Amino acid sequence: MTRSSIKEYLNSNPESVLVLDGGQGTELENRGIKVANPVWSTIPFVNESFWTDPASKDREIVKGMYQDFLASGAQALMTVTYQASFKSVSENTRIKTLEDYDQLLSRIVAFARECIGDDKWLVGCIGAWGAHTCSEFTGDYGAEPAKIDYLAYFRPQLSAFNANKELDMIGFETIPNFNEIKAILSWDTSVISKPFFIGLSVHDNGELRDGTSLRKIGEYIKSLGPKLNPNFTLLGVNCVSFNHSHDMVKSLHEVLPDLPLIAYPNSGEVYDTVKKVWTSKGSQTKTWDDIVKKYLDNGARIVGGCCRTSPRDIKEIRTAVDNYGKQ
Ligand SMILES: C[S+](C)CC[C@H](N)C(=O)O
Ligand SMILES: N[C@@H](CCS)C(=O)O
Ligand SMILES: [Zn+2]
Repeated sequence: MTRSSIKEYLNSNPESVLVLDGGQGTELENRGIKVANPVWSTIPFVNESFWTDPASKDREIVKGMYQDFLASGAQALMTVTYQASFKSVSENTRIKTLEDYDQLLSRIVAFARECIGDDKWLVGCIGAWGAHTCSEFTGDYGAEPAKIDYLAYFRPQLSAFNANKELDMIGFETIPNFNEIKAILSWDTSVISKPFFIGLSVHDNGELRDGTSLRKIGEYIKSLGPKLNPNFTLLGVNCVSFNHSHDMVKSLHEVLPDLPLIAYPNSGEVYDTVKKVWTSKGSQTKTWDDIVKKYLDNGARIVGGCCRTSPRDIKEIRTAVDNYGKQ
């Protein structure tokens, strides 16, 4: 293994910025995999033929996606497990037991590692609790969001990822609700034993989807002081609107100037949760060059793309990071 710990790398190279991959589910969709289903982009792996058929088309598609993100300059790549919680998988696929679920996740991680090689960082992707109810873009977690048992929901996926040596980091993605953030940040190293980040799902107006201000979230994190899990490595935004994302990063940097940030917006299109398709809305008013510069001016240490961003976007991000980052 040639890579170092991603947390140590970020700490000991304070000027350097890493490039993440792009929107995996939508990229697989572009390449012919139908992801509009309850486990979203994890669907190809659920089919046993993915693992047993040497001529599996889906295998070639997933491999091709990783190869193209790598060729674009990504240094950190994610597992295709956004909607692969035990609840989503066991309620919607033939995989019903924890034993079979663990096997599924370890196969997915091993496959991703094989695709990206030993020198790149691999992030275990965990979508929001709201991913399984499709409320990650509204933050609407029902009448009593504080009473949801987030740990019970996340624990099977977290335990599998904690134990997997191929994973360098865990990424909680598209988190839209303040109660969920507080729950994740209350877990100590026995629950999250690897470096992790939290990607927030933020409305175009700059508030978390549930209406909480980013300042309030920042102040909350500061108030935790030494109680904060030392594995908490980055905070940021993901799957937020391209045009507004730099303002969100700026708000987080203002309240948490010393915390490394992560930013990977979507293309700016909007997700229709009923039809499960992306609808084009408005156009990008800025270029990746513009917004990456703004991210870097505001504490971003990992930059990439989320839904509907492609290897071409990652190439533009790579160029901008090379232009503005101090390697
Ligand atoms: C667009 S993906 C990030 C999310 C998909 C959504 N949770 C769904 O189940 O349709
Ligand atoms: N990381 C996921 C989407 C999160 S919104 C993916 O790339 O499909
Ligand atoms: Zn996304």
